[in-house]
Amino acid sequence: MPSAPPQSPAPQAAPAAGSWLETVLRPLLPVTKDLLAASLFINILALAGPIFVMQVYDRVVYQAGLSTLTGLVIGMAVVVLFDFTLRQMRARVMQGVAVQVDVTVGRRLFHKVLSLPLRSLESRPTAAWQQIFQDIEVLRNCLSGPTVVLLFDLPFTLLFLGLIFVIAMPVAWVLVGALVAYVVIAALSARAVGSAADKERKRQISRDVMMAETVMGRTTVKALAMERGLLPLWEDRQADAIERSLERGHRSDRFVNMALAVTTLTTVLMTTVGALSIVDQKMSIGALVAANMLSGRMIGPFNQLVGAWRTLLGFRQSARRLGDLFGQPEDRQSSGLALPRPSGLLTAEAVTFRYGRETVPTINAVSHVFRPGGITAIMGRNGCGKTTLLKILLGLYAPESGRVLLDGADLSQFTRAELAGWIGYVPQDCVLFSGSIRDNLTRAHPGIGDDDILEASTLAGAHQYIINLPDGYATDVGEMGSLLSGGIRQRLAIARALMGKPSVLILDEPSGSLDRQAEDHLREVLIKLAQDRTVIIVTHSPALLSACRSIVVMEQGQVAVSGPAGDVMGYLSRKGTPAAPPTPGPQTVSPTAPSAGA
Ligand SMILES: Nc1ncnc2c1ncn2[C@@H]1O[C@H](COP(=O)(O)OP(=O)(O)OP(=O)(O)O)[C@@H](O)[C@H]1O
Repeated sequence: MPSAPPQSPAPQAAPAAGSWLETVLRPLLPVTKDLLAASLFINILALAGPIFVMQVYDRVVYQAGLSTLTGLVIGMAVVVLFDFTLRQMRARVMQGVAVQVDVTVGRRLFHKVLSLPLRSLESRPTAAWQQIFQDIEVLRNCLSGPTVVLLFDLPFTLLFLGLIFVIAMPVAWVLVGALVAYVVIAALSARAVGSAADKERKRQISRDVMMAETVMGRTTVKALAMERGLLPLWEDRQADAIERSLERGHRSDRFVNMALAVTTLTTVLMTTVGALSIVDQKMSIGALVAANMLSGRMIGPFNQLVGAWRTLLGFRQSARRLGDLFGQPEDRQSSGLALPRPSGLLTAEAVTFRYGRETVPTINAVSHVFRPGGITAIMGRNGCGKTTLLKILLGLYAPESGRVLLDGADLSQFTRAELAGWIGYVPQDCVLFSGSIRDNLTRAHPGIGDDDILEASTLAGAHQYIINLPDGYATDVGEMGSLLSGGIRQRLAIARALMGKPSVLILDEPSGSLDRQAEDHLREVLIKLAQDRTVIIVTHSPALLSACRSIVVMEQGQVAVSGPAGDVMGYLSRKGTPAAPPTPGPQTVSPTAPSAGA
């Protein structure tokens, strides 16, 4: 593999964030025309009711025109039928919009979440990630719900107002005043409720984080009877969330009730002004009744404006949150040139990494060459940075400075899919996913053949166990593999890592849950695998250490000692504890070259 020029290890910038909403809304444009047409006809048909009443009062009643009444009733029946059909059509179109938003935004969001660098995923609690998916619901409900219908209906209220001006001018001015009042209330409501909703959301996330942790740690919670400690904490957070919810509710109620008061006041004023106008013979009773009916069609939407404005504000907040997420840099998605499978020579060059703003980096200028053809063990005290170093070697974390090279090529130029194919990983916590054993083994390699599955699970010592199960490879592993024992989960995790025949195999405490027999088997397998690939393990197991060709001892994020396994072990036993070498700074135990695996 050719040596690549040094590249920025920073993840790739995402496509322009602002345009994401546009790409969601643009396909909905044709639908908009349909909705506009349906709303136009529905609102025109809405005029039929008041006209019918006005005609009945002013003509049929006074002139006993029964034939006119028959004609009017037939006409109204046709109108009702059309109105029903149009509303059905509109509802179906809205359902289509809901599905489209769900599918397009849902897929895009899930893909985005999967494309984010690990550090970005770790930056938010699980509950916050679940909440972000609720933002899709907000978008969907807004774009396919009553708010959009209302927005389409609002322009037609001017049509009704115009008509009222024609048939009952005095009451029309009352309505103009009412409309202004509704708009002001809606705007004030959105502002007041918006900030309260934001606070409520934060409190809910804090409560949900605790709920998620409690459920995930249920065994520990039960075993240690932690409910005495958890209950007050839960109640505090729940009370906090409820308090915020009540605050939002109070604010919201105030404005909803104000809008209702305006509605009642409008009816009183309209009737009063209308009655005085009739007395003054400026308009007929029929005109007042028709104006009343038309005003109902106007006031309804404006009354809803208070709720709709808030929905639109929620839409804006959700769209902004999603936009921020869509704008985040992603892991590299393409790597210019497909390179052949590497031989497995993995080199860390002065790699430095820190999680936050720690003064001392978690990984501090680590340099080491991991060569194929033998097992390298990484040892060191708890918290000295072993797992962090592994994640850097895997390309999961980008170093702050320095770089990691695979066959001389900087890891930062490769996609996650490429790296995952070349570097297999068995994490410390062997997480499985709901589904069958086979699903778990093949999820990263959907097209893989049965022979490869068999080979990997046999190597990992899992095959014999699996075929003894009644459902064999179809056995359901349960949520996060909870139906299997820790040791079997570990064997499956090893099989999963071997599935793509990686050139580098990285295992973090791979025998922590294995029995002695399984550990011996793993030892033999690793020796065999290491013949033509690079195998790196974090372990303190004497059985596995005895199979290692070389050992790297870490101390506070640095390589303290490295060299052939026998020499390092001898050196450490002479000097005391294996994880605490006496002299800080890298040392190489003879006969290894400085900082290079044997
Ligand atoms: N996601 C994280 N965010 C912030 N700090 C972290 C994170 N993961 C680990 N650390 C910190 O980095 C340091 C090194 O952790 P790491 O897990 O790499 O150590 P380790 O040597 O593998 O420990 P152990 O032997 O206990 O598994 C620790 O101080 C730990 O608290």
